[in-house]
Amino acid sequence: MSLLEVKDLSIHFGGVKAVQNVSFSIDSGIVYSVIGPNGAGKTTLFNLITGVYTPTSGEIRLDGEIIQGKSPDELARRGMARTFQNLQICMNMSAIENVMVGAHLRLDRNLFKAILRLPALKRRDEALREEAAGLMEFVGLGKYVGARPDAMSYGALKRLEIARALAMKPRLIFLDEPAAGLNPKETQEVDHLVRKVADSGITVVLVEHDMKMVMNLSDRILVLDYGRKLAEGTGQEVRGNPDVIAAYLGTHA
Ligand SMILES: Nc1ncnc2c1ncn2[C@@H]1O[C@H](COP(=O)(O)OP(=O)(O)OP(=O)(O)O)[C@@H](O)[C@H]1O
Repeated sequence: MSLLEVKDLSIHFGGVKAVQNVSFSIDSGIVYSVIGPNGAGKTTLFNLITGVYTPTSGEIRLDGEIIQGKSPDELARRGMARTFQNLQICMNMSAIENVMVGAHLRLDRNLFKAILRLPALKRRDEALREEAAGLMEFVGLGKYVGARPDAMSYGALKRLEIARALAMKPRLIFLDEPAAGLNPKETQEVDHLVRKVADSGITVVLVEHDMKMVMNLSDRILVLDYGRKLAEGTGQEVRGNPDVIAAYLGTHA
């Protein structure tokens, strides 16, 4: 059984069919990329799978169990974490506290109950701080453990977001354009980090425009165009597909 199965998934926003009858499945342990021209439906697909949107029709299964309609929090607790196309870093908190938010999201089913147990919470916070520092080290931000986000480069903040998602201890991580806006050196650092995340056993789902990175990292690639599945396969299969070439060169109607 695949880790994630998507069947005939559609969502319509008024007249806009952002995702239309898309089906695919993702096996555990792979890097699976979703590519396509601007407006193809990639982020919408992420939003559907991670519970931000409820589909108009279709089915999403995690470990065989239907998950569409469940909240993002519930899905996070079931092992799905994500990063966003636009940075979602809280500038009022230190870098490490941003990472700790990920762990809190994992643990706090009942925040009120947690507040009543303040001493235990404090001990837990110390443990989480240590765990978060380890994750910052893992993403190459060890020297920023005591820093504030406004002292960090954009590239470092993109990796901080990945550390926060990892603090949720996911089985499946969704990365929405982790290399967008990065220079070539920063892009390479993210490329290495995604490989490291995948090697640690976490299944990676990637939306990315940087084709070198996509081809380098992906075990399988889904190509969307106008909300529809245009092709799916290995990098080599997808690259040689005439429909994909036409979509990217804009030669189709
Ligand atoms: N909440 C919404 N309401 C109305 N239309 C939407 C909404 N979200 C997305 N769309 C539309 O759905 C289509 C797909 O958008 P989406 O952002 O998923 O594309 P994308 O492939 O992620 O694009 P990009 O590469 O530019 O990020 C677009 O036509 C977009 O305008």
